[in-house]
Amino acid sequence: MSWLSDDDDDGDDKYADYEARARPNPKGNKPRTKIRPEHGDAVTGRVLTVDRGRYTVLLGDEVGDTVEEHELTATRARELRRQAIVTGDRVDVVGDTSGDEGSLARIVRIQPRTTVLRRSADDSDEVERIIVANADQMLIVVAAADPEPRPRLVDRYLVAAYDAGIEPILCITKTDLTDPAEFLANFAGLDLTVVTSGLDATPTERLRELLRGHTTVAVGHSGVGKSTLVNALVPSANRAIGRVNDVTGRGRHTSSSTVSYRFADGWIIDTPGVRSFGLGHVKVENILRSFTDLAEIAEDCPRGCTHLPGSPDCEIIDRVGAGELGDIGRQRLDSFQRLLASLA
Ligand SMILES: Nc1nc2c(ncn2[C@@H]2O[C@H](COP(=O)(O)OP(=O)(O)OP(=O)(O)O)[C@@H](O)[C@H]2O)c(=O)[nH]1
Ligand SMILES: [Zn+2]
Repeated sequence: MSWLSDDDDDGDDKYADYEARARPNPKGNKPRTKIRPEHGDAVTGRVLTVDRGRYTVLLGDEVGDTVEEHELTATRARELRRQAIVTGDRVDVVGDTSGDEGSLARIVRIQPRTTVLRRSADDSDEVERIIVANADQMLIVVAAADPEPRPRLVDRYLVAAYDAGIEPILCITKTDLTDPAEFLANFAGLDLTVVTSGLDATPTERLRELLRGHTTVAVGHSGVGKSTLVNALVPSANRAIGRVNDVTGRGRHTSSSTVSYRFADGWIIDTPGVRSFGLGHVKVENILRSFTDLAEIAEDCPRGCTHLPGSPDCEIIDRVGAGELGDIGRQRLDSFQRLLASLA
């Protein structure tokens, strides 16, 4: 049967995360999963990309410059059958780790993750998928025009980032087409780093500074110029630049796999298949945590306060409204409430 096989990854389900559903063992008998002893010979690497049950793993990175790094292809051990292994994961591999043509290693462990970027399948769906592990920054790419930027969409990316504890950076492309000032006014209340980019000026140096040493996941809707940007930063990435097909009306055929590229002593993770996030899993507390000034005041809110407009006795609304944090405070409250509204 297929579930006995090590490499029968299953299309859509490959991002499903079952870890959270592990149940306690009420009978106290032996756990069902047999943990193989140690795998003392395992080596650790980074998952660069995942494709139908095959993982491309880079060995030797971050080990020191005396170790030569190389890529290998791996499958996952049966005991990890029910866990998602995603781009950005640090994993322990055994078996043929030579990376030679035709060789296949085996992933036996996933190292603890620092962050997890998730999405619900959609807002009403409880099924969560992990998109990327261990990213500490999110580059939100949005065009100043063509396609017209939508603040609500950026709000959703921001919510996903804040929820995951990932620092967002906003990159506005196509500034040669129009001035993004009006659009940017939507985010004035956020402490958000903004970078602009146009055909005449790619902000390579600025991004090199911002991304140095970080693992940055790049997100954005189709056509915003994300591939153009990634190619400018990482010429070897060679991402296909899209053009809508006049006959079919659909975009070109793209790979949907999430891929890592080296940039500035760090990593850019491109997520071509990810256009939006279901936010069904997001917790208000996680969003609030990113607004430290508001979070402090919210400690005095009534239990269960939603902080949304009209919430009775909401301390944030009352005190920020009364000017406790000045004008910027009011802007921040607006932004915060707008982000919360995108969860509703
Ligand atoms: N005017 C202008 N056009 C741009 C800019 N950046 C990209 N484009 C164009 O916008 C179109 C879409 O660019 P892509 O880089 O494919 O966009 P993408 O976000 O990767 O879209 P997908 O590949 O569908 O995910 C292409 O025709 C690019 O040439 C820019 O800064 N200014
Ligand atoms: Zn409140």
